[in-house]
Amino acid sequence: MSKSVIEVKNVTKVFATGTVALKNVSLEVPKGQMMALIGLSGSGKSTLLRHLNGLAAPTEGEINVLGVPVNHAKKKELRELRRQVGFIFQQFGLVGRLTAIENVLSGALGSLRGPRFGVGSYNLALRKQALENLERVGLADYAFQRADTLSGGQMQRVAIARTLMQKPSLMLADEPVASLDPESSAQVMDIMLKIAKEEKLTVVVTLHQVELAMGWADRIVGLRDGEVVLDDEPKKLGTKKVMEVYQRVAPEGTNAQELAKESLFKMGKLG
Ligand SMILES: Nc1ncnc2c1ncn2[C@@H]1O[C@H](COP(=O)(O)OP(=O)(O)OP(=O)(O)O)[C@@H](O)[C@H]1O
Repeated sequence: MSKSVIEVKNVTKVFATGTVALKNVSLEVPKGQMMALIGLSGSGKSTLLRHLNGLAAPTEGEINVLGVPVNHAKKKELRELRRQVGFIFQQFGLVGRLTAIENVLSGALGSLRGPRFGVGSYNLALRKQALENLERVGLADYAFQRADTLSGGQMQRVAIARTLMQKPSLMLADEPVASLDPESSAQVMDIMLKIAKEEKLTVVVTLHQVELAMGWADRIVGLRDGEVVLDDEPKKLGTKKVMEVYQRVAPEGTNAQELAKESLFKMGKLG
């Protein structure tokens, strides 16, 4: 197996509607890296994330995740891959009427047979593990509180603890802090980074906030109209360069700008 946890090679995605969501995207993510994916709304971040666990298939190109050729994998291989991939959503995905610990325990369901009802239906080792995972996200004291009474930040931390029950090798987080206030966002990012480093867990996180990407990620990849226009360590890029990804007009020297010029030229609008 190669050293990279994720290998994306020349991936293009054209939806049935004709929208080109990804254009010739190539990137490799080594084990243990915390990579932030940034870009304007509609730039293709979620689409790329969905390709990584086989929820979407590329029109062209190859995707290899944890040694599995995702776009050629059989259903069984994909199921096994998804057991190793934790997914964190913007809206947490908790069951509100269940307690925090019941939600965390449900993360182990992929490895168990049959449904479970209540904490007592999980074995002691799993219950211990669930409590430990709640401790890791700083919420052991909230184990028996209903999830719908927790704050947004606490809910996301419970969702992270639930994902840890899978013992994932890769964590994909789609705008995990988009609905949180700055303090809770920082807390969630801190926890993700701490766990990623402790477990040598590879994390790909889509973010809208440049300052979070700058402060927490090992590497920032910027997408613009489905193309990679930025890919480096935050300190090598600097905030100004990263901010350019959010400008409506493509920055100088990028492919996107060349393409825009080309199409204006073809339309006869540039001499
Ligand atoms: N199932 C689909 N069918 C058709 N077009 C789609 C589909 N999913 C996404 N798209 C389009 O692909 C493009 C990229 O969407 P995507 O959701 O990946 O962007 P994003 O960068 O994650 O945006 P946001 O930050 O708003 O979540 C958009 O133009 C979107 O409308």
